[in-house]
Amino acid sequence: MDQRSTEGDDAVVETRGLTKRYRGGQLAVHALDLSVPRGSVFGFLGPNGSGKTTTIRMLMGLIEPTSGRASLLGEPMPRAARSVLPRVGALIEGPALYPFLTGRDNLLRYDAADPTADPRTRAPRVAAALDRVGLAAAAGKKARAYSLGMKQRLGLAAALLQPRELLVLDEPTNGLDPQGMREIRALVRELAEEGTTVFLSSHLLDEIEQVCTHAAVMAQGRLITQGTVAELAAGSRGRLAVTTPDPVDAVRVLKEHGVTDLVVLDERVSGELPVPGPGVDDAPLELADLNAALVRAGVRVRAFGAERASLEDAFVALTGEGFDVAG
Ligand SMILES: Nc1ncnc2c1ncn2[C@@H]1O[C@H](COP(=O)(O)OP(=O)(O)OP(=O)(O)O)[C@@H](O)[C@H]1O
Repeated sequence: MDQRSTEGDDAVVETRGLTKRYRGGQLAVHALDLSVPRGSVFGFLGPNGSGKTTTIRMLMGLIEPTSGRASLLGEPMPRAARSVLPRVGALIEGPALYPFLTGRDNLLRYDAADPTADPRTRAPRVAAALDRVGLAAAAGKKARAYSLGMKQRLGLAAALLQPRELLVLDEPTNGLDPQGMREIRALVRELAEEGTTVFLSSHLLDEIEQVCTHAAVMAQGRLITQGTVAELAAGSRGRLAVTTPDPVDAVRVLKEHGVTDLVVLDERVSGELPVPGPGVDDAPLELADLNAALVRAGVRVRAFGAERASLEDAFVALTGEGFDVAG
């Protein structure tokens, strides 16, 4: 094991107490501690207005935090913007495009604006980026004739002109049809497999479940939780419900097996299933084992079942509100 590597070293995005209060007094982001591990596909999830875009703007050095700090690739932002940003690709709030230029010419312009980009290899670099996002065939069309999805892909192509250690994508599938969404997701997975860390914001839970390894949940400017997607889903494994004429014994046995928040209602006992721990012996509790334990203890079980909560249930429970999916 590499003794030097600590959690902090592996974080490509790190914030501490990051706070933004807009001039009008609106507290958009409050004391945010975010940690995005290298190599992850990190979903930044929250309803509209929860502070995602504001956070991303602060990370990219586009606006100053009111207090707290942020680092990208281990360097402080916005101080190190000049050295860090060339290693970061970003797609924020729709790409800025010249509508009267073709897709290809837009990218040539982007590339020409990058002082580190070698002009001799510009044409093949642009062609490769167009190909990568599936726009090779439409490269000669004017950008104003592009659909929203094509514009979004062109923006991604611009972010991919250079190899990037980190990609920051603000709602990358916004406005795309299901096919377009699938394509962007496939591209994100591909980039992650190549070792790029991807940080993407979304208000779509199933999108996070489908592509992300990690996620953070925001609500009203505050971080509600962050962790691996598996942990977050496991965090609400749903409630177990047992129907038994022996509720007192059932409660005792279930408690011994780590079931919490037990509620007895006549012959129905329900409780929160334990979340598996990180230790070797903390294998996920098998429901069948739990049932067997009840039976072994002489508890007469008439019905036994668990509802596995979806990530959506978990997040609604965490944020205390429904997800507003309106654009
Ligand atoms: N420039 C601004 N001036 C004042 N308030 C702002 C500004 N930009 C955003 N806000 C407010 O800050 C809060 C957070 O907005 P933000 O855009 O960061 O949320 P979001 O999670 O990205 O939402 P969305 O998905 O709708 O973009 C909102 O209440 C919003 O109205």
